Amino acid sequence: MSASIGHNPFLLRINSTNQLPISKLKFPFRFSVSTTPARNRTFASMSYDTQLAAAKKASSLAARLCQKVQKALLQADVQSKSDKSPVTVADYGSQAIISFILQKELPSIPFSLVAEEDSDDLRKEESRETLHRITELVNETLASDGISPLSEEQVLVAIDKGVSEGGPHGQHWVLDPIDGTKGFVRGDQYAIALALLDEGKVVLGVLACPNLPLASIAKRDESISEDKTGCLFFAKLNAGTYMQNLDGSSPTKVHVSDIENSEEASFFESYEAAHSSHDLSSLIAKKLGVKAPAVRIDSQAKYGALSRGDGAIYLRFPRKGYREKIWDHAAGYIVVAEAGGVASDAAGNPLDFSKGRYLDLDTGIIVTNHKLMPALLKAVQESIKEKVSSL
Ligand SMILES: Nc1ncnc2c1ncn2[C@@H]1O[C@H](COP(=O)(O)O)[C@@H](O)[C@H]1OP(=O)(O)O
Ligand SMILES: [Mg+2]
Ligand SMILES: [Mg+2]
Ligand SMILES: [Mg+2]
Repeated sequence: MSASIGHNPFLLRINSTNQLPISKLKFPFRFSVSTTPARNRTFASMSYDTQLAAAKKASSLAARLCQKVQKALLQADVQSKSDKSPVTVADYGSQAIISFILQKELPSIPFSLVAEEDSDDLRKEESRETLHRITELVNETLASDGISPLSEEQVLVAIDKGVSEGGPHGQHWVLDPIDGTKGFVRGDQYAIALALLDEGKVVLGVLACPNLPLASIAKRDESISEDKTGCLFFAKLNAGTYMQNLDGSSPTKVHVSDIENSEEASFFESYEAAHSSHDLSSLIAKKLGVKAPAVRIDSQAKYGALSRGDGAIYLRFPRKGYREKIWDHAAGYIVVAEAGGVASDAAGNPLDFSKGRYLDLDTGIIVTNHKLMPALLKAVQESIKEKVSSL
């Protein structure tokens, strides 16, 4: 980006160091023109409306593909990656669709995507059938929106755009095409999680949660199974968090729980004990006097549910040595933050998405509202100390 010219009030300040003459901004880069002196404005004043609309469209289409696959999930749709995690045609299909739609909708903006999947396994001879199936699924989904079909090579290229390393400069999309693969395969919760980083900060996020009930899951009667499901959460920096029906109803603003008394709080954690220590979270809950049992669900759907106050706390403590990836938290993080919540690591440090594909963390991730955070942090730190000394 070209830097220029002193304190011209008609410069748009796009971050703390770069200034761009308005005439050099390419369409459809939207922003609100202001006569505020450039030095008083930040990149946060850009609207990101075009990017948000593209992200919502891409995620909704990907969700359509995922829903179709989950319904028809057969053993043959599950492949084993070298790390042995189950990867389905839906992970690849979702990533291909989102990568393709973002580039199509935002042709004038340089495209960088940090995403979970790559096509290495898919390019192998033994994956021909799988690639064929993915391309078919992608094209059926695109056709439902009147978009022309892609070739198998175009699908592979779209998937491989996700190799970006992200980092502290410029704009990078961050994508988990299916977050909570285990939940997806089980027929439970999963999310399509897409966020945008600008100069290392998350500036927008979209979470599509096809199996999450539109109504609160707080005190749900499990026997009522006809709850309407399919939520799309979206958030933009300084503009709040909204939720709409995945099918496209008008959005409503959401807010995190305002509970101040931790005894009344309920908390979310991973369904899979292998992803987050249930022992540690129950010790923390005991210290806080939490009465309700843990709500265990897969994926960043937990962030979505937290953003609308279904529960007040999210605890995540992966086993030692596990490195959290930015696509597992970026969208969920802004959805909760813009709904009035706060996320940190177990030492109370804010989450830093500017370090590349991984988050650098102390022990775990905790999320709650601002009022509960001090007590939660204290309980977390005491519990970790007790656990370590009892080993
Ligand atoms: N051993 C692990 N520990 C913690 N998280 C993991 C582990 N293996 C995979 N994950 C990732 O954790 C997230 C699921 O966590 P949750 O338990 O909250 O559903 C997913 O992003 C999943 O990746 P994936 O996107 O491949 O499903
Ligand atoms: Mg994930
Ligand atoms: Mg995933
Ligand atoms: Mg995975």
